[in-house]
Amino acid sequence: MTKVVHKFGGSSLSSAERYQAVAQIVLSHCRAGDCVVVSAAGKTTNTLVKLWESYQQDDSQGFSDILLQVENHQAELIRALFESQQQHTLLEQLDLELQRITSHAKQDTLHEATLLAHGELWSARLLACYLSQLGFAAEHVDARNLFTLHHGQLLHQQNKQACMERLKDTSLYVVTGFIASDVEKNTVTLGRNGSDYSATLLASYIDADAVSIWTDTQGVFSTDPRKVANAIKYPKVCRAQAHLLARLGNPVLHAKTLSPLKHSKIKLQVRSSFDVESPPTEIVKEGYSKAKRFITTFEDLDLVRVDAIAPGEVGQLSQIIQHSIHHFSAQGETFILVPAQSTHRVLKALSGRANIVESALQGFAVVAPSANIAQLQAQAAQLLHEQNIVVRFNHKDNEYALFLTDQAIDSDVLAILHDKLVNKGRELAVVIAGLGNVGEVFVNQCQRQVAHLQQQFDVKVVALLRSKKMLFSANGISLSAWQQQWQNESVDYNNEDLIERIGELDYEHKVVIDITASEEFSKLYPQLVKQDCHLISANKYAGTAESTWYQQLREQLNERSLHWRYNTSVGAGLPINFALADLQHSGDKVTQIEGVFSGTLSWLCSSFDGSKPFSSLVLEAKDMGYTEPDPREDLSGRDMQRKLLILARDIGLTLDLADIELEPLMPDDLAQGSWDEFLARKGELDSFYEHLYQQGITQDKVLRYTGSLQVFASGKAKAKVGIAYVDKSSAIANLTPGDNIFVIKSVWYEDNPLVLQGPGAGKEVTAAGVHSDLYWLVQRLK
Ligand SMILES: Nc1ncnc2c1ncn2[C@@H]1O[C@H](COP(=O)(O)OP(=O)(O)O)[C@@H](O)[C@H]1O
Ligand SMILES: N[C@@H](CC(=O)OP(=O)(O)O)C(=O)O
Repeated sequence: MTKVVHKFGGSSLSSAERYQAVAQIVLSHCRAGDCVVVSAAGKTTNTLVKLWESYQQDDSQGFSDILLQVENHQAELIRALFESQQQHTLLEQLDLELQRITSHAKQDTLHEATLLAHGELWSARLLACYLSQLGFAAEHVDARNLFTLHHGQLLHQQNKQACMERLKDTSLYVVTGFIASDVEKNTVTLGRNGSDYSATLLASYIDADAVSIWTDTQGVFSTDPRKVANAIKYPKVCRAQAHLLARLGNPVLHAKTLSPLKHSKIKLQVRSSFDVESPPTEIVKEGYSKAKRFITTFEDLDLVRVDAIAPGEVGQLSQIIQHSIHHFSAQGETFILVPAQSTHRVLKALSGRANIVESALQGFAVVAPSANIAQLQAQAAQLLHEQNIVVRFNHKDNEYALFLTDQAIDSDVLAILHDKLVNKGRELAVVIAGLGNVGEVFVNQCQRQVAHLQQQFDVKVVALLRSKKMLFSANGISLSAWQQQWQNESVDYNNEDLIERIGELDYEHKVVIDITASEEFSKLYPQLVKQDCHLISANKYAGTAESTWYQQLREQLNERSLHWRYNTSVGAGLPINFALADLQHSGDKVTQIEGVFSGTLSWLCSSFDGSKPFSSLVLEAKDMGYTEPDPREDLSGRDMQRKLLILARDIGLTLDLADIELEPLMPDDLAQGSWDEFLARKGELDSFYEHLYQQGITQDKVLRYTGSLQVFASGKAKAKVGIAYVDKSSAIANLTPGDNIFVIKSVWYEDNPLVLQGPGAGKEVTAAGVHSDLYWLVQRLK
């Protein structure tokens, strides 16, 4: 049975709602024997640090104000989460503890680590009691009884034994993060952010299989996603880079988190307690992931030169100030970066062996593959110069370049640095589904087009899919020899395999290009989005799916900042979606769209002159690859109905297929049965069409199959696709067979409509339209 340690940081426990959400995660992800490690709720440790400072400064008013703040926060959580009796007991316990803190403060016997420990003790108690209230057997455990340190070193054997004795398989254990004790039973902490370390330590002691660090972002990003909206989420980060980021003070993992996992097979992942479905970032052993680019920022640091530093001394200093300290050597000297508010304590501990070189520094470090560091350092220096940011100190190591500056690196500057230093090295994995008429042409065009895109972005086609077989090569398929590779290496697959393989792709961006006509494949979109895939569809099913499903998909894409392009689902390569988007973004309002949106029906209606039966034209169109795989999808009008729905949704209307009136271009009962049955009855189609055609001649008009959408001032809409008789002189009557025409009226194009006309079907133009979507996507990602 696999055993997992789950760690929930302060950000996951910041309110009663978050406790409830965490409890739901525990209910669905944990079983007896698993452990949950918790940090102090929200910013509780920061508040307790302030409480400690006011105590040290003898600020009794400040002390009681902050203590009241702590009390209110805890009491609020208790009141929101618990029923009467349990609420009463927990409030009483809290009250006793706060009284004890006050009396220690009065007697001058308050102890820093013991005070800070309350945050984690409260969290563990509340979560365990809340889980029990929900009927899940859970116990809270004080990690001071599990983890003992002697002279700052963990007593591993003793700790392992304590864990094995205390933590059985009978219950779920909610263990306090951050805290431990020394051999005299005094409380010590593992340093700020230390609960991640508690979790991996515990995992190593209880021989767990995996550790999940649940936090408020979806994983590890290229930079802080709260500051840079287009930060890249990495599916995999290697341990060395995660460790380096932590040593540089990045909060997403604590500096020592990885050390207990060094010689173990324990898996580590970082995932979001706010978005449980989002795939995590896996922190993997060397060789299992390529080195990536990151930028991590610094705030308010002092640069201190140390004469000579003994092994382990930086760790001891970190322990004293409860914060990680980055150290490095430059020009034969040793430097440490210390949070400014703690510098006096560090200097005191180093008694005369250290001096401040620069103070009140801000800045950032670029972490990247070693081959790129020198170039990135030069580029970063240039960018800072352009932004008028003065560099007070810089340093280059094998895997990072460090810049210490006067001004803070605000979100705007960070976004610029990120765009120029990180985005450049990006990769896009392309999965192409559907190798039919259009798909094959698209793949063949890919060789030239991907080479063109490569100049801006590292684009690799990693998978080609037919309905049952796939060719999957995570490092890229050779586009000049894909048919050969398909012959030799394609394998059977099912949807589960496919989603799993896509989830494992170690690329910054992924796009699935759906050139199938398969409704079943379109139903995979939500799962593909969960794997952080952008989507490009020529397939119309998802765009015309039932509106709740469609809206959910849109929301899912939005939450993950993913793009969905489907330009070729209407009008093949014609830029109709671009035109509509453009009108709306520039403040116009579309009031009417009319036209012929089916290349097939356009070709059939314009080509028919009575010289041969209508059904033989249908078969000709099918042979030319003009129709949907089953031409009845075109003749039924459903294909055009779908296109009109896509256009309607594009201009912001919430319609469903059923809201669009449909008049088919064939007798209703021919829609049923197999294609062969249809062929046997094709004469019925011929007389149906002949009759309509003659009616047109009688009216001195021509028969066309059209769609129309009208939007009224009230916001309501009327939409219809069906047979129409149009004047012989009209643009619609004079279409080149196969062309589409879109006649758009809007507030600005009221009297003289905007007309878009051109080939609305055909392999080459449709494949080119899909390339246009891919190009658009790459421009957005750049
Ligand atoms: N590269 C990064 N990837 C993800 N998060 C980052 C990164 N750099 C900084 N962060 C910040 O780290 C925060 C998570 O750390 P922290 O607040 O300590 O979480 P927790 O309370 O769960 O331990 C995120 O909210 C985010 O703002
Ligand atoms: N509560 C401690 C320990 C910790 O790890 O917290 P978090 O998991 O919220 O970073 C701190 O704030 O430093």
